[in-house]
Amino acid sequence: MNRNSDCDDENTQCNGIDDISPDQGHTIPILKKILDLSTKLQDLKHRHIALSDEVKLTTNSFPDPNFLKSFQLLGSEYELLKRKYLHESSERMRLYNEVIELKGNIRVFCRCRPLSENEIANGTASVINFESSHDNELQVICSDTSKKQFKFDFVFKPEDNQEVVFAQTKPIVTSVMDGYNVCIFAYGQTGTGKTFTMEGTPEHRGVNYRTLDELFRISEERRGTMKYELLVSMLEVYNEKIRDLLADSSTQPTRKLEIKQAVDGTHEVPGLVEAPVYGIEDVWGMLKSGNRARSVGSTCANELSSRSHCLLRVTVMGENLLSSQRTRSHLWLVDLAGSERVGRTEVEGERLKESQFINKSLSALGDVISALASKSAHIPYRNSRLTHILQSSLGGDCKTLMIVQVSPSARDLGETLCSLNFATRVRGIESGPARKQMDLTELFKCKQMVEKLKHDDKETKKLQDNMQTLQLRLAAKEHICRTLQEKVRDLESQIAEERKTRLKQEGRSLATASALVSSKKAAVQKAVTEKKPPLGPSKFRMPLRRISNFLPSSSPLPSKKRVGTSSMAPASAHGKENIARTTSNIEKAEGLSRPRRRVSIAVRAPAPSTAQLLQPRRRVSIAAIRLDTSYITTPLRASASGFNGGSNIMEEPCQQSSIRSRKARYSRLFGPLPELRALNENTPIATSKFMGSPMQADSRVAKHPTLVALQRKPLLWSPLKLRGLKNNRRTLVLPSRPSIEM
Ligand SMILES: Nc1ncnc2c1ncn2[C@@H]1O[C@H](COP(=O)(O)OP(=O)(O)OP(=O)(O)O)[C@@H](O)[C@H]1O
Repeated sequence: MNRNSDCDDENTQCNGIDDISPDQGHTIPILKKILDLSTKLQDLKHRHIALSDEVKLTTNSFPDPNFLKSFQLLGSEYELLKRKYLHESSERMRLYNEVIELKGNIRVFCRCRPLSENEIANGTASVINFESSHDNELQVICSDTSKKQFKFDFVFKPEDNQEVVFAQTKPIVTSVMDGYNVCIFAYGQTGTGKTFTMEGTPEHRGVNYRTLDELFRISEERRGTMKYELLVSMLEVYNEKIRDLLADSSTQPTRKLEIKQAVDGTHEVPGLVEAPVYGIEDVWGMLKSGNRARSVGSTCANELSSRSHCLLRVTVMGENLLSSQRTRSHLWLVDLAGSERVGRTEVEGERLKESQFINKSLSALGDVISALASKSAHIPYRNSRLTHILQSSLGGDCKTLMIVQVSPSARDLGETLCSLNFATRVRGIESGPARKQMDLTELFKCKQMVEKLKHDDKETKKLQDNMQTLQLRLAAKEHICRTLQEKVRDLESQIAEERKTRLKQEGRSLATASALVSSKKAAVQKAVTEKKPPLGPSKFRMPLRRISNFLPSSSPLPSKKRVGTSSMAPASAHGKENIARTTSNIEKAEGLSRPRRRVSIAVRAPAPSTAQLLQPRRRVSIAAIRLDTSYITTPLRASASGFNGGSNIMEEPCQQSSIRSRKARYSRLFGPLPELRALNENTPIATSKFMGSPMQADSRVAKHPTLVALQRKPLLWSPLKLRGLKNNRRTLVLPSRPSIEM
């Protein structure tokens, strides 16, 4: 369509050129073209919008429910397959281990090196026949007539290269990735290719390098389900001493290393360098530096003879990402020093000493193998450093592979036979099933953590219990506190009420008393004015002649009430005692001296004058109490009876008759007049008011009213004063100012 329109445009253009003038012929077609192009642009814009809408619709319709469903199904299928894969791989591992166990956890391979150039040049014949090697057998031609047959788990011919050797070794070494301890050691006469098999050369890498390469490959392969960490250590046992081959001897002195048994039962060498490796490049560099540090020397059998046992240890720490199961296993790759006949190798001096140590340790290894083979109760692992360090990886629950190296040379026949016999013994060992090595360090840590958690839980529970108890106690105390506060508030309001009431009562009492006093005064004044002259000064005072009682018939506070009030004195021990004593004494005195009397005496002065008449008249209150004479203490006998004051009057009973007679005399002298007696009998006065007076004891004795009046010690009766007494914790009976009113 566009093409047509373009053609149309072109036609139009052609036509236009024909119709218009030469001046307009350039402008109009261009304008037309611009218009056409604008229209086309508009069309294109519309189409773009339409297409964009279409695309939008497609994008929005992308999360189709069916698609989502299928996506979810695929996800669940993936999970299922993953689980199945894990199950299958674990099953494969189990079956694989079963096969290894059926084959025997201690396996023996035999490898024969090729004849060296020198041997070939010397025309040395091979004494080993490999015709039946396909059956893992070899024949040693001892002589023309005798051949000795040996059978191993695998026999490598001289032409078998390193790859073939590792292909057979690989299934065992890779068990370390499944958590099994593995030990591979090369054993044989010196110069038979042990180092060549284990270490190899850069061109012909040995078991060590290939094993680590394989471990890294497996680690990468199991990346989704397992997480591995590889640590490498390298040490040598030289003359029964352990030497760290990875330690930097240039910066730090060579440390003496010892074998220790760890908590989890494994044998460790504390202080040994454990270098983490993350790739084969790291391993190769490490192996090279370790091998450089190794003790080597030249013997007539081998130019670069290993004079020590070299041990490469690979620690594999695995964690199953699905089950979180952790494993920690060791792979020992051991290149033993060569067994040699001292006489034959013609060594002496330091080399001889080295050879003796080497032979001794190899002999110890032979003893351990023999003990394991014969299932002896005691395995002499500790007879040498070599067997001691390999204790966890030799026999028992680990996988062991021995590669016995032999020489095909007729000159080495004797050593070859020795090595093959030894290897045969090793192969005869029936070990139990290998056991997966769980990471016991982690387990131990977990156990410790569990124990700590349990302990912490207990402590937390205890603390929680304590806290709850304390909270309960606190709540109870708060409750008590609130109750007490409420009580205090109630008591305060009660006290305030009582105070008000008392003030009112006091006010009323005072009013009553003042009214009485004023009326009494008026009466007395009247009586005195009518009958008696006013009292003169004391020195001119005449003896009393007449006594009149102007006290009201009833006291504002009855005596019983006052006694009761006194019992409300403060409850101190001393106060209580005093009050009790006083009360009992008062009761006793009341019983003896009833009726109580109070006498008011008005005395007129002897020389009445006009001025004296205007003087205030004096009133004297006299108390006469009938008391048991035995309780009386007079001033005269106060010293004899230990008189100390009013409060002690009744404490010492008077028992002596002489004192009684004196008392009778005093009674006659100071006894009240007969007319006063009559008055006293009708005057109800509180006995307690006069308690403590030395003359109050007996009404019969109180003969002299003036003396009685002067020695009277009145009691306070005002409620206010009583309250004051109460507050001051004073006894009810108190010596006070004489109530003689002037
Ligand atoms: N399978 C083999 N193929 C080729 N060369 C070999 C093989 N085995 C050993 N050799 C060679 O034999 C020589 C001695 O080998 P090697 O040093 O490994 O013996 P060794 O048992 O470790 O001796 P020593 O116990 O004295 O250390 C080396 O030069 C090595 O290259």
